[in-house]
Amino acid sequence: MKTALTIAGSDSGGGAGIQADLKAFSAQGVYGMSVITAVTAQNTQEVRSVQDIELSIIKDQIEAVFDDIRVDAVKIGMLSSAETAEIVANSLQKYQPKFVVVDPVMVSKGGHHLLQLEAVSALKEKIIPIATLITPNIPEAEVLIKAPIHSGEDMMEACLAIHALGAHAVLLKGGHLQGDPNDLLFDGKTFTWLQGTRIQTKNTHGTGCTLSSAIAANLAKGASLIESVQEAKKYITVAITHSLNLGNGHGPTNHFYELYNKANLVIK
Ligand SMILES: Nc1ncnc2c1ncn2[C@@H]1O[C@H](COP(=O)(O)OP(=O)(O)OP(=O)(O)O)[C@@H](O)[C@H]1O
Ligand SMILES: Cc1ncc(CO)c(N)n1
Repeated sequence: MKTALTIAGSDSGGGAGIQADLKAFSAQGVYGMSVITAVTAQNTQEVRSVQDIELSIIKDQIEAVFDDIRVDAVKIGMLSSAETAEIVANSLQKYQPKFVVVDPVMVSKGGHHLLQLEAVSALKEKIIPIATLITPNIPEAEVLIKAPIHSGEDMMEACLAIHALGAHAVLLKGGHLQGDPNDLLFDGKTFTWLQGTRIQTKNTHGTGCTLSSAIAANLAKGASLIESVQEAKKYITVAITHSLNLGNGHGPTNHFYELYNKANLVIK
């Protein structure tokens, strides 16, 4: 069986972070493992508090997994601090995983900082250069390039600028712009648009985590980058279509695998 490792924060509400990642891995038929960087007390409405995990324990988790188990792909989510970003980058250096999908998580839907502002430079200097693919949403990309993004043309410029920071490929998610949520993939040579259709729902907690984990799972299974991104876009679209009206805020996406397998959706 193929395997994937998520290095991310825990969401007690189960909709985002480590919990979403492991659900997406399973639904894609990949064995999931986790390195927890921070514990958030979180539900569909808010992040109440965050406890960063001690750096030595983060390093130990990474080493415990890699020293014993084959890792076919890594997904990186919430890093919280500059020190955590550094220890993750330094620890991965030793193992050189073939695929590293980075979701540069910065702020929760409710506005809570999941990456400290002073950690952005560590993300740029240490994590982005080891990314096979980075999957920013529009506000995250704006922070990375320090420029506003309003249009498809701006998205193309942003992909070029983020690629220049050292990521091998960039998937810029268009969900935060008006209109249909079209995402743009740049692999260093070619731009590919992934067309979406906006689903009218408030239940979009964990969409970014789900998408990046589904990409990592497909890379682990041996699919090409473009195939992995297309398959993951299909997965997140089905997961949002059938999202769950749980809690009083933004409910979670739905990973129930039968829905996904039955959906006859083609992403162009
Ligand atoms: N309402 C929607 N309908 C359909 N697709 C959507 C919708 N909202 C987001 N998407 C898609 O979901 C994926 C995740 O994008 P999004 O921009 O929501 O990530 P994010 O902001 O990082 O999520 P998170 O809440 O986990 O931080 C993208 O492929 C995006 O196009
Ligand atoms: C732990 C965690 N990671 C990522 C996100 C972004 O959705 C979140 N809300 N919580």
